[in-house]
Amino acid sequence: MSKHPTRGSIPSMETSGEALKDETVIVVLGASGDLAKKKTFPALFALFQQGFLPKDAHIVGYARTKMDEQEFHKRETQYLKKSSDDEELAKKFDSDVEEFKKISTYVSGPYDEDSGFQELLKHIEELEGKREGKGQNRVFYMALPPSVFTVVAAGLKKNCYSKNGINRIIIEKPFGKDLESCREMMSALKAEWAENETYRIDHYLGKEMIKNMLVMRFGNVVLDASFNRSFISNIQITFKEPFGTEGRGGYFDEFGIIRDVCQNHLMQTLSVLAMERPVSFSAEDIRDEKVKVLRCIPPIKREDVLLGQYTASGDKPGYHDDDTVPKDSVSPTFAAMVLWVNNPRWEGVPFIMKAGKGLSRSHSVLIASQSLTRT
Ligand SMILES: NC(=O)C1=CN([C@@H]2O[C@H](COP(=O)(O)OP(=O)(O)OC[C@H]3O[C@@H](n4cnc5c(N)ncnc54)[C@H](OP(=O)(O)O)[C@@H]3O)[C@@H](O)[C@H]2O)C=CC1
Ligand SMILES: O=C1O[C@H](COP(=O)(O)O)[C@@H](O)[C@H](O)[C@H]1O
Repeated sequence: MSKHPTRGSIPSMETSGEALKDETVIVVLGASGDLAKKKTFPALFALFQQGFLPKDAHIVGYARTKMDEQEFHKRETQYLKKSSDDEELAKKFDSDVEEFKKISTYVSGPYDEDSGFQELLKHIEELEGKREGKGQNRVFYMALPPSVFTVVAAGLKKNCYSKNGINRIIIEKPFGKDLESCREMMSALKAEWAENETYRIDHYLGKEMIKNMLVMRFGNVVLDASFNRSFISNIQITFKEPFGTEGRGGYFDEFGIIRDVCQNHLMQTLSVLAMERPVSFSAEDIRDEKVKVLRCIPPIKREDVLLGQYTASGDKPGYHDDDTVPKDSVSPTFAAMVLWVNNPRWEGVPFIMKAGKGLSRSHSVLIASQSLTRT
């Protein structure tokens, strides 16, 4: 939320949105779920610890699951980690966790009824009323399956939109299931929320590996010169997770591994890897180069795709053993496919993408195999 470039990043890649500094309520919808506990709350905690949250920020979890505050705090803090590179922060970890709990509350309610959002509004207004300042900024973070983004966005706009402050809505990939549903979702969102209020996230773009790739490719003349079909025989982009869905069937089963990670995280990785040098490192210029790469990729052939589903092994459950997964599900949890980028740099070089859950070990790699024989 800071405007200032962080250490080690490329300055012109930073966003230029207005930073929220004054009193803000941050609502995490889907607060009972996997994304919220593994990523959203730890990220908010890191901002809290380092003093980057807006002034007097308050966090409100919202989901259908009924739980008391103690249970919510337990889930909220279970993935928080002590800093390993900042001794000062590490020392304050326990007391900071307690302070973090004090600014976090939970409201339970449905996603498709005004009554739930009215309860949420009542709670937000109580929090805002206790403040000395006048800030009524509200951030709504959707840690929810895309199937409910539209209805929740409309319910929030109707019931919880602040008329006296800045509003933001944040959605996570995948943005729909295909081009048509994506367009429908985006136009439904646009009808309620202005573009400068809407933030779309693919968290792989924030990973060091991806950010470093830009620096490595375009800051290293030798590497850049050899990064093409004359020197590279194939490129492999692999995502492996040693764990399965673990209760995430409510979201995952409807989408499957291709829509969960291939279409977004791995395609983003591929496009950053394959693109030409952008005119500048501004978001728009990078996006334009990525789009050019994507337009050179023909539809993937069915015979170039392998799909699978993990089954039980030893004491590890299979996909169908997860209670949140339908017993007759044929949703893929593993996919491997070959893509081609038909442009002068990459013509004839297979890009092999592999992604799977419930595999032998954790692995996120990129391999560019060298070959000096291609002409
Ligand atoms: N998990 C991760 O590491 C990451 C996930 N994401 C994205 O976050 C979003 C949510 O994923 P995740 O948290 O993993 O999924 P979950 O299955 O954990 O879903 C989150 C919450 O949404 C509610 N929910 C689940 N299924 C449904 C449904 N069919 N209809 C309505 N509500 C439902 C549940 O809350 P309740 O029942 O209490 O209302 C659940 O706790 C997805 O878009 C995913 O792509 C992005 C990056 C990383
Ligand atoms: O978006 C998602 O990403 C996670 C993997 O993220 P990572 O940062 O831990 O690599 C994945 O588990 C999840 O299925 C998917 O929705």
